[in-house]
Amino acid sequence: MIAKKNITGIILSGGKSSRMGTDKGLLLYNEKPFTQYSIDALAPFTSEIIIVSNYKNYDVFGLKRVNDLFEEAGPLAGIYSGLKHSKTDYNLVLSCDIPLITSGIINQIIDHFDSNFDVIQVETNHKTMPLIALYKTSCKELFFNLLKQGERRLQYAVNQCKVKTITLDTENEKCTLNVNTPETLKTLTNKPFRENI
Ligand SMILES: Nc1nc2c(ncn2[C@@H]2O[C@H](COP(=O)(O)OP(=O)(O)OP(=O)(O)O)[C@@H](O)[C@H]2O)c(=O)[nH]1
Repeated sequence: MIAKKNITGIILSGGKSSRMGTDKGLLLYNEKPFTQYSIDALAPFTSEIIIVSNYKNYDVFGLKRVNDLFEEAGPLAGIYSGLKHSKTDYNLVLSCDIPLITSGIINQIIDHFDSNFDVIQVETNHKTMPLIALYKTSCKELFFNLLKQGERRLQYAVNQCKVKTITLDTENEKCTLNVNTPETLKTLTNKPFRENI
């Protein structure tokens, strides 16, 4: 078991949102910004939540916001920046584009906690999801070295760590839906996608 006081929440809200064409993390689903769903899922398990984004608009959530320490270097750099600011040994990392995420999924990660692993991630349909995962803060040394060498692939970085993968059942699979495009958003809302805060 791992206590809330030992876990920081890290939400990645940077990047280009090029496929969506508008900042994904601030899109509304059922009147609530996407990023807020990640915040709500993490809150019961974390002592602090950090949003990693260069965009000041994310100050609206009233949480600690930190800038990317490597510019335009993708989610690996986002995680590294969050880990650099973390004051705890463990971190639950979520992306900002999974508005169906629930605390139940986070609870499964916590239930499978094992300090022998650097990363505990979920998997659905044989697809691993390193953006719904628990990371040891100590991963930051490896991630920094990889980023300095120009490495950008998160999956590659995670594969260098001791990783445990939890397979979600079909019921929970739906909750990991990644909303990257206007088409996927439409399947959720049946509304035009340019409706952000
Ligand atoms: N802080 C930070 N987060 C990022 C960065 N790139 C992507 N993310 C986040 O990582 C998650 C997955 O991002 P992707 O969908 O792979 O990339 P994206 O840039 O958001 O979108 P596309 O341009 O459509 O690929 C989302 O939560 C993004 O907000 C980055 O450079 N910095």
